[in-house]
Amino acid sequence: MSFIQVKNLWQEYGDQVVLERLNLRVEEGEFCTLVGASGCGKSTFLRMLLGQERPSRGQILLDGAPLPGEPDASRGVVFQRYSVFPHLSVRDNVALGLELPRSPLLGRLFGGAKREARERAAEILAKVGLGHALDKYPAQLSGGMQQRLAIAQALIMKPRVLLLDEPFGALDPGIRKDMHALLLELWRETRLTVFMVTHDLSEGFTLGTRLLVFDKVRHDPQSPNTYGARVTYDIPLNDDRRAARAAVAALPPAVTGGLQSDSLGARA
Ligand SMILES: Nc1ncnc2c1ncn2[C@@H]1O[C@H](COP(=O)(O)OP(=O)(O)OP(=O)(O)O)[C@@H](O)[C@H]1O
Repeated sequence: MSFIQVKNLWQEYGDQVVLERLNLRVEEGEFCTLVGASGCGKSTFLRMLLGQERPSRGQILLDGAPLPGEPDASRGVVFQRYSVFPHLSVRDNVALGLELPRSPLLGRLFGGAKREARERAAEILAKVGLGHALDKYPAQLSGGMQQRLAIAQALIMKPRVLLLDEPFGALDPGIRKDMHALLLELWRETRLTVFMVTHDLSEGFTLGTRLLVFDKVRHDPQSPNTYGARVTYDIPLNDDRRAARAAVAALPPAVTGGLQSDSLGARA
């Protein structure tokens, strides 16, 4: 039995079919990178994995059981930006994740429990390289530091699945490289199952163990919304890097046209 199983998944908004007949099996610890043309449903798929949205048809199983209908601690998420609370310090942004579920009314813990949450937050923040910025506020952080904070926020809940929606898309190339190294280090340490949407093909190739390409197999030029996308290429990246590089380089321009792909570099 696979860790995650996607069975005949559809998502429709009104008369627009966004995803159709999506089938996928993912094992625990895989790092899936998701690429595809703009608007083909990658973020929609992540929202369904998160439990933020229900599919129109089909289902997603986690460990053989239907995915909980709402986001919970089993899945963490990092968006491209704006996912931190501006009025809370760096440390409180992360500790809040532990405080809210245990004190849903006040959103605050006291005494020993609070100390423990703050200590745990400081540990995770040190791990993502923000140990020196515990008392700063998000507005005082650079873009890269804000994304480190967002990753720490997701990790403190010890999720089994980490969902990343273009997490480094707004960062400068140098900072992005540092973030790649950090993400790989965290992934290797935790053996999380990762789904990461990216517009950068070389990023997807470098980081992932598996590249999932989303595209439509059916088109009606008169009615472009009639058919949805699904996974059209599923390229293993770990087994044979040379074969993987060739497979990615051979992807049709219709798929890779809008994607950046400076070089299919070596793994960080
Ligand atoms: N809640 C919603 N209601 C109606 N339409 C929606 C909703 N969410 C997404 N869509 C539509 O679904 C399509 C797919 O959107 P989605 O954001 O999933 O694509 P994407 O592949 O992530 O795009 P991008 O690469 O540009 O981020 C778009 O046409 C979008 O307008």
